[in-house]
Amino acid sequence: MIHLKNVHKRFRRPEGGWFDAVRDTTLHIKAGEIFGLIGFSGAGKSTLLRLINLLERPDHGSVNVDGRDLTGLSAAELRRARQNIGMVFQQFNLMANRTVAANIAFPLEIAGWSRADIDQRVAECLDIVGLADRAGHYPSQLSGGQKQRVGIARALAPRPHVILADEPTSALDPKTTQSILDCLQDINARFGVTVVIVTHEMHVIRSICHRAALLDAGEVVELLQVTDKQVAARSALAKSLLEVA
Ligand SMILES: Nc1ncnc2c1ncn2[C@@H]1O[C@H](COP(=O)(O)OP(=O)(O)OP(=O)(O)O)[C@@H](O)[C@H]1O
Repeated sequence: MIHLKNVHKRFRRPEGGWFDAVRDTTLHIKAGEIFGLIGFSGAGKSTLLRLINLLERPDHGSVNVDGRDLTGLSAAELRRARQNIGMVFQQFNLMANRTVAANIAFPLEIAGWSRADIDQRVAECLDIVGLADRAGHYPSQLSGGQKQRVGIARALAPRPHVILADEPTSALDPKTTQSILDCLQDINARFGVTVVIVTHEMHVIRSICHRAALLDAGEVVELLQVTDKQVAARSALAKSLLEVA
């Protein structure tokens, strides 16, 4: 479903020179997987995630999602391709002046859906994330967990094949974290959506991921398999992350 081939991303340092955030990385994520990107702060997890929908454009390498090489698309083609790739953010990124329903409707309005289709799809998505009774509320009237459910519903609304989640539970308490992970797992199981999730917590990997890539200094240093909520780890780095989990 997602094929990153030799992708490389460097940023200019404020003090001058360059910093390689992702180094010549190759990664294949299968359709229907929940795939984790784990590592310590600064390892390059968010940059790698943002390379998948070209929020960051690689300096070199190719990004293929659902059979399309995104790096070769025009701006208009890329906008359309991104409707197939929903994104969920750590800080929710909801629009404060829009109701819950209007936040979820937003990507559908951009994509030119009819009002009737939008209303129907928003109702479906509210139902999927368990917020049918909050349609008319504003983000400020919601708990953190509810805000993230709105973020997930908004990502799901255009019926994407892929959802990218950047530390979706880092701003939440442990109980709410589990309910959001359950929500993502439910969406993966019911609709077959491929989920890529960035985290620095091994319990997130153990809880919902099928596989994960361990990143260090911009490189994938180990591919982790998860079976029966156990993570098989070889490297000392992975073991140290398991210890703090
Ligand atoms: N737009 C940018 N400009 C300059 N440097 C950047 C930019 N984005 C990321 N970086 C740097 O690239 C490195 C990797 O950042 P990234 O956010 O991908 O890491 P991460 O593993 O997700 O870390 P964290 O868990 O702290 O979010 C960091 O050193 C970061 O400061």
